[in-house]
Amino acid sequence: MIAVQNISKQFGKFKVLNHVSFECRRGECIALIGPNGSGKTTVIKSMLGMVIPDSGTITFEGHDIAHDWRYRNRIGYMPQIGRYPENMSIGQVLDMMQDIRKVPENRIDHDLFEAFKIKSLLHKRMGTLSGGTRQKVSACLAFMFGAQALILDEPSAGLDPLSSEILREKILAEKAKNKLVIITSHILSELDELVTEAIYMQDGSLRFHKTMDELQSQTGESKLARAIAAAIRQCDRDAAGVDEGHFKTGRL
Ligand SMILES: Nc1ncnc2c1ncn2[C@@H]1O[C@H](COP(=O)(O)OP(=O)(O)OP(=O)(O)O)[C@@H](O)[C@H]1O
Repeated sequence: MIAVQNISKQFGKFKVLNHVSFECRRGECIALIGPNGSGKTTVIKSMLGMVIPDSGTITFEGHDIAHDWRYRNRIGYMPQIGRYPENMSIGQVLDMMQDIRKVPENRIDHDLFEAFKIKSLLHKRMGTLSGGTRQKVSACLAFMFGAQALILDEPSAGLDPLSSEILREKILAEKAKNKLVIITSHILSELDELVTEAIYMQDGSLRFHKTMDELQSQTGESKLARAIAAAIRQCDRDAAGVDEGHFKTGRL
């Protein structure tokens, strides 16, 4: 559904993405993980056309996104920090987005709107909202228009435990409809039983892209956090082995 092919991005002298490639298919729930500053949000923003890579291509359903912005209507995006006109009320923001997306009322997904009890908050101005309530508005907007692909950047950050669970159940329900879900989170335990694949980034490069089955069988660990830690150690050992091999054969 989305293919990232060899993209690189530099901000000034700082190389943020270094020849990153991966593919995402329908029905998959992919965890995009890595340390702070490893380039996850930059990859996501590149997929959304909000950052333009210096080189490489990104395709959505086989079409280069550089030539046609309309694919964006088919992606629900929940940003790490939602930015909205501060003077508008929640109700006005939801109406405005519905006008822009031109999705008829009978096709609007109200699940999160109802589960988060947004109706009683519609009059509240965006500038006065708590971080968690702002996050709930972002979640409602990402899921509202029935998009076939969902990109969620730290979706549970700031949400209370009950709201996090509501969101998790919604993600599972959407995944069951054969949608693509890409999710970043630093709390790996909340991704257990949700994700089918994991992409691990470090210093702007993709270290590995593995299915959960591969991760679990290669590491013997069932929990994502432990499986990722074991896979990173394995990668480091492999890299050290290659370097040592090169050294011994005098190829460095
Ligand atoms: N517009 C920009 N201008 C300059 N540097 C930027 C810009 N956007 C991102 N960066 C830098 O690129 C690097 C990668 O940032 P990015 O937000 O993609 O990381 P991340 O993996 O999502 O981090 P986190 O886990 O903290 O959210 C960081 O060092 C960041 O400071």
